[in-house]
Amino acid sequence: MKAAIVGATGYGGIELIRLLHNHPEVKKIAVFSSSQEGKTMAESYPHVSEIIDETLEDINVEHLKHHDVVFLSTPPGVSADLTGQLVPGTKVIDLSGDLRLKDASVYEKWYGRSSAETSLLEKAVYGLTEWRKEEIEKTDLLANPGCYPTAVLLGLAPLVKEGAIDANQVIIDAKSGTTGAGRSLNAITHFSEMNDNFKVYKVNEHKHTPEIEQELSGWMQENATVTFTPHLVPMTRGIMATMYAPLHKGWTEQNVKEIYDKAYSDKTFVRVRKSGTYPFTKEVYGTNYCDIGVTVDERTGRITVVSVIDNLVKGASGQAVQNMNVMFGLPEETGLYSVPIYP
Ligand SMILES: NC(=O)C1=CN([C@@H]2O[C@H](COP(=O)(O)OP(=O)(O)OC[C@H]3O[C@@H](n4cnc5c(N)ncnc54)[C@H](OP(=O)(O)O)[C@@H]3O)[C@@H](O)[C@H]2O)C=CC1
Ligand SMILES: CC(=O)N[C@@H](CCC(=O)OP(=O)(O)O)C(=O)O
Repeated sequence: MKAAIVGATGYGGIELIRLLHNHPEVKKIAVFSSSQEGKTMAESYPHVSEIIDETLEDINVEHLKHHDVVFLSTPPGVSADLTGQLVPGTKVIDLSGDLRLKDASVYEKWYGRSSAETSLLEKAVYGLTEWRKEEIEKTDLLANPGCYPTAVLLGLAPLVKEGAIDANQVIIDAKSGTTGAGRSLNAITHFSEMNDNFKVYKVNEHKHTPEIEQELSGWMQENATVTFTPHLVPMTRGIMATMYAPLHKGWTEQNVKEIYDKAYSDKTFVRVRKSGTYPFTKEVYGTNYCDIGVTVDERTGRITVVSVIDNLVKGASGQAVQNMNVMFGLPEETGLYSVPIYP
């Protein structure tokens, strides 16, 4: 397979290069840039010197079409424009939020910009791989989920789908490492602001709120609204989403455990911890795993779900490669097996 990456100089892009370079079916990786045409990847990222020789090319739709799959790892607004020129004909995986929200007015409200064309929104499959495999197999346009929604939705899916909780009652408290904000420097993430600090941001205003609500609403078959509070913590990679909700009557730690096992025992990349044990971000570092810990407080009747991912892997490029595998009829784990880097 020949793969193209637009936005290769960003963090999502360089992580795609790392994963695709190790993928047994990918024989060529072409890299595209809107600002660094003619430079080598090693000029931006010396750690790939003598491993990745590719030179960055100007973004040219005709050239992109010569690849079996095009990854768009670009800021909002870019893929809405490019995708329409590539599909049908070329398989496209969009890592941005441009095609995730099916209601254009919701996108416009939360992203503050015009949405992609309705025909593209209708065509794009929301690629939460573990729950959308049959649709992903058939599509040539994939909207890769956001990092926070990946951790949150994988953590909540068994409970919402089995009717153990009302998604409207869910409170999501999530923390991310700074690579979630991309490579560009800004005052929020620079060292002096971030080191020795723990920041809350975009309370009730984060663009991942409608994405989470869209998927929960589909599972509940009624509109769901959630409280979602993101935080930035001084670490490079990783997301921990801690979710709280009251359990419906009759649900116990035992039958909750059973629905998680039923949902995920055959899913390679979701690991459910033993009762009373919880995952840490470092335990998935550099891998496509989502690790989940669940506990029920019998005093309050509330459940606590802890879900961790590496934002750049399962939260972005790893899930994108997992989706590529499914779109091309390969085992979804192809090229993605690895042991977390620990400590
Ligand atoms: N970082 C993360 O954890 C996650 C990121 N995402 C999403 O993935 C996408 C990429 O994120 P990330 O890699 O972190 O961001 P970065 O800021 O690190 O990289 C984005 C890249 O996009 C390219 N770019 C900028 N403007 C344009 C343009 N007008 N046309 C084409 N390319 C452009 C830039 O490369 P150049 O100047 O060389 O063209 C840049 O390197 C974003 O939509 C992000 O929201 C999704 C999930 C998680
Ligand atoms: C730590 C941090 O800043 N994270 C980013 C999430 C990045 C992301 O996944 O955004 P997309 O939905 O565009 O893909 C944020 O909160 O905006």
